[in-house]
Amino acid sequence: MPLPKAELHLHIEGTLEPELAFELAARNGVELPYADTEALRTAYRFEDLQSFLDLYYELMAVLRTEQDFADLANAYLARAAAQGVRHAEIFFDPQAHLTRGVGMGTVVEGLWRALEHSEREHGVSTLLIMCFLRDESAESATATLDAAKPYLDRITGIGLDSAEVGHPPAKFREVYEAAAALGLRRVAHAGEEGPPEYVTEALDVLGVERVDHGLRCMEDPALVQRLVRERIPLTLCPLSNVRLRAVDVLAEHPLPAMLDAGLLCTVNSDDPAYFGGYAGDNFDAVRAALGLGEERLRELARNSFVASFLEHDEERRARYLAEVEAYEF
Ligand code: HPA
Ligand SMILES: [Zn+2]
Repeated sequence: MPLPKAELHLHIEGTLEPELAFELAARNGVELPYADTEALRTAYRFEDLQSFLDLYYELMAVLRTEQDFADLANAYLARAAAQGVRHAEIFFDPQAHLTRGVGMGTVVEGLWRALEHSEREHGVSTLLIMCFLRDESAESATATLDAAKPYLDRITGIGLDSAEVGHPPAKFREVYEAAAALGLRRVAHAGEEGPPEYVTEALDVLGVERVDHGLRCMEDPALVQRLVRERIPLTLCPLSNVRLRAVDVLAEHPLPAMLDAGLLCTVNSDDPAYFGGYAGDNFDAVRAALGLGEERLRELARNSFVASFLEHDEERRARYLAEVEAYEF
């Protein structure tokens, strides 16, 4: 049995495996510019975040109907469950679909078809976090929040993703304020490729409760101290960091130093279909490459539930935490 864990940094569109991409392309009459799954896989060699994002957005063309989104989420949930994920807080990127003529209702109701049966079918509790694309305008983010208003009973929080450098968090101050007023939880990608100042800005201007990646906080000792003091969770994605060249090799990942510094780190998969592994694969990889012992792995699993947005169900959180403490390696 794998170590029980929560996954807190997972883009559902990033779980689109080549096989499903071709299946959906055939179903929807969409032509992909790749001969087969093997040819597609050879395109999975990335220079940086942008070179990944180009392919990530290109392949989304196959997602058209509610059933496509349901199939995508079901495939993810089955894989995640097999790797010990007990709870998943799932990002989605509505703007990437709205601009292709696929409506908010198609996306949210489609994902919900899978999520509403997830506990029974996969043993995984879930919630949804709607991300804004930071390389789109602030006005577009606000229009996206408006489009989501009929579906807010299905959406727990908002996030911020896509190309980071040149798009500082403060650009989205207003939409984050509006989302907070609607009772939505707030997270944002910061400090993946962008500087530590973006992490500070995400905290101070956007009021985020959790920082996605946050890797580059390590360049600013005062920021590290603050993140420790305020118990701000960081959702790290080690295999993603290697594939997108935020770190050269996994053995040089700063995760051990971050844990030693007292940061509330979690380990997640980001875009598992593209980066070579799901949540459990990321745990296995850091264990092997960084020599993490059992108590460090247990700490990472414990952190994932502590950092989760399970405040509406503390009983469940306590149950998951008890599973972590009782786990025998
Ligand atoms: O790793 C990521 N970073 C930023 N945006 C993203 N959108 C999907 N994955 C990512
Ligand atoms: Zn991400």
